[in-house]
Amino acid sequence: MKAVLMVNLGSPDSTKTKDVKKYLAEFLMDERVIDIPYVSRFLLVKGIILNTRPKKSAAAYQKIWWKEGSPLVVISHQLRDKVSTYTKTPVYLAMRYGNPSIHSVLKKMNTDGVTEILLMPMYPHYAMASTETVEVLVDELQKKHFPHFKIEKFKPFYNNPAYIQLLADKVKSTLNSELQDTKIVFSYHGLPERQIYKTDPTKSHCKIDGSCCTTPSIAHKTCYRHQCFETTRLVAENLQLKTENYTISFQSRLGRTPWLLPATDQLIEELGNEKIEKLAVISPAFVSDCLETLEEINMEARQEFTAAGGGKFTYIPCLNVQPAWAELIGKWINNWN
Ligand SMILES: C=CC1=C(C)c2cc3[nH]c(cc4nc(cc5[nH]c(cc1n2)c(C)c5CCC(=O)O)C(CCC(=O)O)=C4C)c(C)c3C=C
Ligand SMILES: [Fe+2]
Ligand SMILES: [Fe+2]
Repeated sequence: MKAVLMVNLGSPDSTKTKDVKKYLAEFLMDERVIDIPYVSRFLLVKGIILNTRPKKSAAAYQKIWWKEGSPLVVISHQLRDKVSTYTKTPVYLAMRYGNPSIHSVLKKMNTDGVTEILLMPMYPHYAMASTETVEVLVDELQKKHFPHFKIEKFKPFYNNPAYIQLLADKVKSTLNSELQDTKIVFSYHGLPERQIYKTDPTKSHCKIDGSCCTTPSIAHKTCYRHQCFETTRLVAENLQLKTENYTISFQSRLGRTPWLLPATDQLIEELGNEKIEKLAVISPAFVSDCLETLEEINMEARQEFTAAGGGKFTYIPCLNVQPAWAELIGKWINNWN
């Protein structure tokens, strides 16, 4: 039997500091998230980050938590249910970190008689810390526990025309008549620069400069920065945005090593200082609203922008459980069958 496995990032089980600590320990000990040698990672994560971050992150989660649970997890379950109304293929959902774990869902799929799986990491853009870590874990689990599974991997959809259209429609329906006089920031989850170099199969193309990401290369198949630029370019083209009316930035930096620039928090403060009258932020790296959008953008960035003297701030929500988005995923699944 064929079935689909949708995978999203995952959240802590609750906003209690101990649950947030457990989740962060699993997340940040992933060698594709903090990609430094094991001993250094262990010392950094267990010795430093987990002493202070869980309390701070728990407070942030408390600000956005819903009565049903984490927005990311709740939305992902609702999306799974909605997608199931557009396809006859059974659709399962797992989280890369936390619950439901990928291993537990693969076990359930096995018990249900599934033999062929379409693996759909719910990330539009390829990164070691997102798509790759899901694929590698699924491969490991398959080899160890489910060698009879046939698994196909759904490719990143950062430039899929129907996905771009949905993002453009979301911008239009949120901004309405203010579209052409609003400055739009496309804010993507950030990455350490070294992860861009690591995923360059040519080992020479990516330079993180002004031109590598717009110069055609096979490296772009796995270049997060290129893929973020492409999503931005395609949405801007679809909406016929003037060059000066949109820009790109990268959020959520952790640690002191160089991350992709410009940083969303600094950029938004600068735009506030410039007294921009209307600013909108969209986060196309996420398909579901989550801590990084609801707290970091819609609360923190909003506050920074207005405190710096900026005018109206609009947050453009993720695609979430929108019927057209569920329908599109359903179409992708039906094309696989
Ligand atoms: C080295 C650290 C991190 C990398 C690299 C990273 C990449 C990355 N993350 C996402 C998606 C999400 N990240 C989220 C939260 C989050 N991310 C990091 C660190 C890195 N992410 C941390 C420490 C946290 C936890 C919260 C915090 O303490 O600030 C989330 C939200 C989860 C939720 O429960 O809502 C998402 C989604 C991607 C797509 C990505 C690589 C491109
Ligand atoms: Fe993250
Ligand atoms: Fe590049």
